[in-house]
Amino acid sequence: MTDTVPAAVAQEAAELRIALNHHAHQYYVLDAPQIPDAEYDRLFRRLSELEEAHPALRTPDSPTQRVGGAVLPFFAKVRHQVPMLSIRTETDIEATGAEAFDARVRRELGLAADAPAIEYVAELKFDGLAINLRYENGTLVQAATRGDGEVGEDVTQNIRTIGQIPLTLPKDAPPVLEVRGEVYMKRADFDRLNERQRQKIEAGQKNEKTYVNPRNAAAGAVRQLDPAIARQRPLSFFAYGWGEVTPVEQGGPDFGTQYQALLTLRSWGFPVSDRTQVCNGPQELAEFHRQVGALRDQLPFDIDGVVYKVNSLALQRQLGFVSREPRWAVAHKYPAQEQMTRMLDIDVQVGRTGKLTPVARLDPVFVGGTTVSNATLHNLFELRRKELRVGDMVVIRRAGDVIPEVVGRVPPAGVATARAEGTASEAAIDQAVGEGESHRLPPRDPYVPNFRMPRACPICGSAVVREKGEVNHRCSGGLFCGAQRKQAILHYAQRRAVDIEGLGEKLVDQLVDAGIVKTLPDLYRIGLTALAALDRMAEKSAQNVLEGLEASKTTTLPRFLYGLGIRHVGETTAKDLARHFGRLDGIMDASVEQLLEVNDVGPIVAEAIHTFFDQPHNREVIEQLRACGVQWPEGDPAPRAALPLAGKTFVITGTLPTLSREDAKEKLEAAGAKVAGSVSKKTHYVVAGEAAGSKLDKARELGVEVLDEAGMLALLAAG
Ligand SMILES: NC(=O)c1ccc[n+]([C@@H]2O[C@H](COP(=O)([O-])OP(=O)(O)OC[C@H]3O[C@@H](n4cnc5c(N)ncnc54)[C@H](O)[C@@H]3O)[C@@H](O)[C@H]2O)c1
Ligand SMILES: [Zn+2]
Repeated sequence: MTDTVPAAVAQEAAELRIALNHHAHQYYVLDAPQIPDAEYDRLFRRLSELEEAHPALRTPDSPTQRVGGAVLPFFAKVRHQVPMLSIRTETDIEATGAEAFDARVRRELGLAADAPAIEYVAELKFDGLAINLRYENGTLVQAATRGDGEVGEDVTQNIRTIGQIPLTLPKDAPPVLEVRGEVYMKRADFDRLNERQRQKIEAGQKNEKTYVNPRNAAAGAVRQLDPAIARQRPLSFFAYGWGEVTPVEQGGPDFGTQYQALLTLRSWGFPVSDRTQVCNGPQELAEFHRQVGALRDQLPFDIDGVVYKVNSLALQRQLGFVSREPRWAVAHKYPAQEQMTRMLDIDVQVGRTGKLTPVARLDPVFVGGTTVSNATLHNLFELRRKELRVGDMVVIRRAGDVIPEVVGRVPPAGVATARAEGTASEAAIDQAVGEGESHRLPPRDPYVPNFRMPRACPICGSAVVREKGEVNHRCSGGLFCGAQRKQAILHYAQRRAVDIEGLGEKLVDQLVDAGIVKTLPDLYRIGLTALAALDRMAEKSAQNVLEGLEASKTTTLPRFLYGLGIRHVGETTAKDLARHFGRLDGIMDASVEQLLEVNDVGPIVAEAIHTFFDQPHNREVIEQLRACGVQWPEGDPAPRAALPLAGKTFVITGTLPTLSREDAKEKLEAAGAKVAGSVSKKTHYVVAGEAAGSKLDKARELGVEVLDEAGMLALLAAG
């Protein structure tokens, strides 16, 4: 056949090669993938198809002919004694993957149709980073990445920090042993790490980033220049194979089968997955695939498929290798946990506690085994940090039982092709590796966001607020907001609030779901018939609930205040507020400045209280509650101005000789003083006892008057 490849096909193949080289570089070398694996696999398959149809296109440097990527210049190179290969991916067709593999193996071994079933080992395909661990005379001497399969990177220092990897082996281990396996990160560890990273970013550490997925985080940690950072990353390990081993003739082990080898590795201290299983013939393999698929979400780590291997090592040798993969093993994958799709819009959801979450509305996409049309964007800061815009192509991740999330954006089509083939600049590599982090994409320049957090709650129209130093936006209409209904009622009804006996979570669910109760006052309007008509509600218990409701109408101001569920207003603050203002109206109409005069009320709390009572809906609900007969004894505002220490702020620090801190605080407060937790320019006196620390230093620094206990008592007596 003459190789006249149509120009259009040659062009497509050339573009695919450039794109694949670019993405392989991003993924293998920089640990900064820009597209989901599924997309990479699609491009890869397309190129394979073209090469299949037109062998002249199959150049030796084609991505289909190579393993992995180049090694980074910062690491010492390690030439593998036995190459580290890839694994062929069997057809995606669920039911036939195992059969297709078995048929191929039998054909290649020249087996007759009636020959007995072949024995296989089925393993999980861990989604992490392949590592070769070399032991000499029982000691770990070198750990290397796969690199391009022939030459990897020396990452011994970082690997040593992984607790699950033995540094020394028992006496029966051979003099030379290379163990191969996967370094990975558990999902929970990954979530914690990302949570920590998010906090660092929120705290203003500009160089920190979150990771796109556990594989990426694990690879970034292993290929980290600073072992101290690698040490902080919680990594795990599973062994699944081996490289160079002292030959049997020289006293090395005779594994015989893949399964026996894994058991032996386990006996030497290497973690081997419990799920590894010997299977006879393709049906058992398919059954394994099905079973593991069903529990995939419950596994504590990501897998992207299962691996089938011929169990007999003699047969493995007979089958041998093709260019980049063994003939005796195959990967049978599961639906990808990351896919790309378009973000059509951004909605805002309000949670039970009033938190607003931006949620991406997506062009529906099949990911992690289900069709997903919404994915969380976490909060406004995450969205901005990822430089997302409505209309972008984005990567969606859905793994485990976690709600789907948008992990990042995808470069516009053609970007990869437009860029120089495969190699980012040294500077870009430096940056990516030096930070040990993932950059999915170069920054948008300029980034103009096209989404804003709404100023009014999309559910109830109340003001949306964000406290200083907080990443989350919240609805301030706690008493009225439909999203917060259940939470608000439960909070109001609890024993420490107005205490409605018999009104528990189940009943609240029923009442709200049935539309009987929308806001708190509706509670006092429930009739016996409606209540008794509810599922599993006998007339007697309905009667009890009504009595509980009636009894709750007579309460106290602190309980009522606490029951309103104002952010930051716990029982103590509610008591302080009640004592200070005496009447609810005083609190409702207080300015931020007036609220700040209350004991222990700082700017954030004062702001929260003020905003809450500023919402007309909240006030309406309170009015209605009063109209329903909810009442409490009201007092007079504490006559603060008349008290000797009114307007004075104290801080108590250290151990006082006779008074407990609580006692001292009470005495001061009774005299009208405010007792604060930290020293500032606004502090009038610091009362210092034994072992007073930084607060005393601060007082001296600011020139605040310092008293001992006797001095404080004298001041009180003088008043
Ligand atoms: N997103 C991107 O831009 C991008 C770019 C390049 C590659 N990739 C992804 O990388 C993968 C291809 O990489 P590959 O060539 O390393 O193949 P592979 O990851 O599909 O298979 C080989 C690897 O599987 C791992 N493995 C896990 N469990 C194993 C087990 N029980 N036995 C043996 N090996 C096991 C080993 O690390 C081994 O190196 C694809 O999933 C591809 O999508 C993605
Ligand atoms: Zn609301």
